[in-house]
Amino acid sequence: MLSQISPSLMSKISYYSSFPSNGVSLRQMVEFGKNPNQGTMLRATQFLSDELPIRLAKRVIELNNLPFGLNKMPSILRVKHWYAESFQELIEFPKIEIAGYIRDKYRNSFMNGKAYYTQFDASDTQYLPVDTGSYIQDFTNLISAIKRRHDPTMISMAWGIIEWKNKDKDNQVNKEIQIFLDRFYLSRIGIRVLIGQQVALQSQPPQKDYVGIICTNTNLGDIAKEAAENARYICQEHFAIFDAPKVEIVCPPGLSILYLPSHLHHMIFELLKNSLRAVVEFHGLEKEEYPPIKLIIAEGKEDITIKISDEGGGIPRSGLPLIFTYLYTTANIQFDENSFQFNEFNAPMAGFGYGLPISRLYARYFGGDLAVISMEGYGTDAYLHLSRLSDSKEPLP
Ligand SMILES: Nc1ncnc2c1ncn2[C@@H]1O[C@H](COP(=O)(O)OP(=O)(O)OP(=O)(O)O)[C@@H](O)[C@H]1O
Repeated sequence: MLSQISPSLMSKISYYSSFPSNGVSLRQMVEFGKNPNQGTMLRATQFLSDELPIRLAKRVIELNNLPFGLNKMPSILRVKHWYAESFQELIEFPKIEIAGYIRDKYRNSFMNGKAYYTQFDASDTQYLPVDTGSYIQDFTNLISAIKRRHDPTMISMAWGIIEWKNKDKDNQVNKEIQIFLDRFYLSRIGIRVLIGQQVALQSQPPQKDYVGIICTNTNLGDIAKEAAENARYICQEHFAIFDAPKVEIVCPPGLSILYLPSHLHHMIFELLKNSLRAVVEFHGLEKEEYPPIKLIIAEGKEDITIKISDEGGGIPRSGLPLIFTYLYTTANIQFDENSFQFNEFNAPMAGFGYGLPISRLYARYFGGDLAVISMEGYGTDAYLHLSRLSDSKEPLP
């Protein structure tokens, strides 16, 4: 990992950060990835090698400018260095400069399977044809490694904020920090979708109904069922109860949508985890049978809406403005840094305070939204809206 960001790297970062990002829509990704031949994959590679450094650079600048001393927290510095390092690797990756041709020095290094860090010097003017297949593969390997590097970003950022809150009791996640985190995580979702899509198109054999990581026929009932099973299992383990509240699913048969199944699963799973926890805590551990959670999926022309209703006692009105705040939780769990080693798609029952805000970002990323309405003393309804049109471009910070 970079121990510090050199002034020359920082000036490149700030130069790149001044360019606008280019958003893509779900439909564009599907159209583009339908026929992943070498020509399209090369164009995707070129798009990503222009686009990813801009997105990463913007985040480094924002992390640098975080207020109230947050930018000095070790875990946040660590994240900033990951971003800077990935940025550096991407801009050092050689570009195909004239259709199909690359500068010879780079070509030699990549033909030897070595890293691409050779600096171009003025005498090096010869261009040679490039082996497009290995070029695309090497770029895909690079971004795949970058994605892995950033796996613990969410955990590290959250831990950084906890460090900062513990430093001074007046340090609280205010609106400014909340807006920063929303932008930061939204951008992260976008970067990971773009990388995930390229890696899947390049390395996975074609699979029915799939274009990369996007499923053109995501069956909502099936995903809801799987998320319910997973959430109930975690609930049973966590509360050591024999039978978690049931989840009754009502879904028009065969209803499917163009979507990312992993995102959909994540959102429904998080909402169900909240409902299950509320029901068990509200009715007590000794209860033989709990009121079921109802998950209703409705199909409209614009949206598909998933409503999750529980009888878990609801949320007091004073608490409602807080539930989408990062690190706001009513779960009473003490964390140390080791507790933060879990994978973001494998969260514990509760306690991180990230479930709702991150799920809302996942929904918004593809033009949807998430709203929560509570009846204190009775229960909570969560409405997850998914846009059917798939044309909305990524909302880019
Ligand atoms: N269905 C619900 N019924 C009652 N309270 C809820 C419900 N959903 C959310 N809440 C409240 O909102 C808070 C924040 O929820 P959120 O999902 O963001 O975090 P969490 O569940 O506490 O932790 P995690 O990051 O593990 O999801 C919860 O701690 C809980 O107090």
